[in-house]
Amino acid sequence: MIKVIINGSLGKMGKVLTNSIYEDKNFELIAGVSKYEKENTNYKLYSNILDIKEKADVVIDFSNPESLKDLLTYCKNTKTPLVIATTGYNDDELNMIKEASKEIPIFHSSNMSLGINLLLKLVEITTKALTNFDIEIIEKHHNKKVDAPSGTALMLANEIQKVLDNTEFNYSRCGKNAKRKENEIGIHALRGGTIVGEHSVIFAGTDEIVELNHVALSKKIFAQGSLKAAKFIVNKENGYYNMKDIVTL
Ligand SMILES: NC(=O)C1=CN([C@@H]2O[C@H](COP(=O)(O)OP(=O)(O)OC[C@H]3O[C@@H](n4cnc5c(N)ncnc54)[C@H](OP(=O)(O)O)[C@@H]3O)[C@@H](O)[C@H]2O)C=CC1
Ligand SMILES: O=C(O)C1=N[C@H](C(=O)O)C[C@H](O)C1
Repeated sequence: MIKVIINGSLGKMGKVLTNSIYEDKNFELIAGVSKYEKENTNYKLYSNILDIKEKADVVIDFSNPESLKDLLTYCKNTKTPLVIATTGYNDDELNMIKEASKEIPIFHSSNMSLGINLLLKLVEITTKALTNFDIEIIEKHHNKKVDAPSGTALMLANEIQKVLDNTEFNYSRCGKNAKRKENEIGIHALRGGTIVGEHSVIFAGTDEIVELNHVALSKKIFAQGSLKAAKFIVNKENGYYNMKDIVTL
């Protein structure tokens, strides 16, 4: 039985993950962390991860970049492997995660679904094949999402940039002189209703278009992906791991 702490347990993803854990006999939820919200829960609820006394086998994080410092401190002090699913980190925070992975095993992915990780591979292949095509990314999410663009859109853009290294990201095309530059990757965020998560990468050439899409139909896929990541990371050496380490393509 793998003992889990959820950081962000009363958030939208935290609640879906809680149910996935209750449905899976390989996992036990021993504590959760919620900074502001309070509810009666079947597990011990804390408002700060640093107050937790129980020892877990893994911490799964679906929260907010603001909680990163305490999260890393707790996992390093207690030598607990960590799965990070939160998005919206800046470069300094991403470096903090990489530094911490020298002391504990960390699995980090902005998208825990199988499909997006196949899409990353398809995007790499398509970018190599369709030279001189204009590439634009469109992501769509629910109206409660805090960060934009999505972590997944940035992962896709970074994958393209690994192939086309002289490109730059354009997040805000708008105005009288907003003509597309040749080396741009446009990244566009749409927000509305309860859209779970949709990502399209559009390769537009002269007289032809190739479009690669992924649509998440339920948050459950992210929760189940994070549990797969948790199973993978519990007995690993210190280091920085991602979906490429568990998905065979
Ligand atoms: N990698 C992936 O596959 C996926 C990643 N995500 C990412 O997961 C994160 C959470 O998403 P979602 O559940 O929809 O968001 P919610 O806003 O519903 O939940 C956020 C959670 O984080 C907690 N939180 C917010 N601020 C702080 C803080 N300063 N310190 C500690 N805890 C804090 C909230 O606590 P409280 O309840 O007290 O407000 C809440 O529990 C987002 O970054 C999202 O992009 C989402 C889906 C899939
Ligand atoms: O906030 C969300 O909901 C999601 N966030 C992730 C992201 O920013 O890419 C993954 C997924 O699309 C849902």
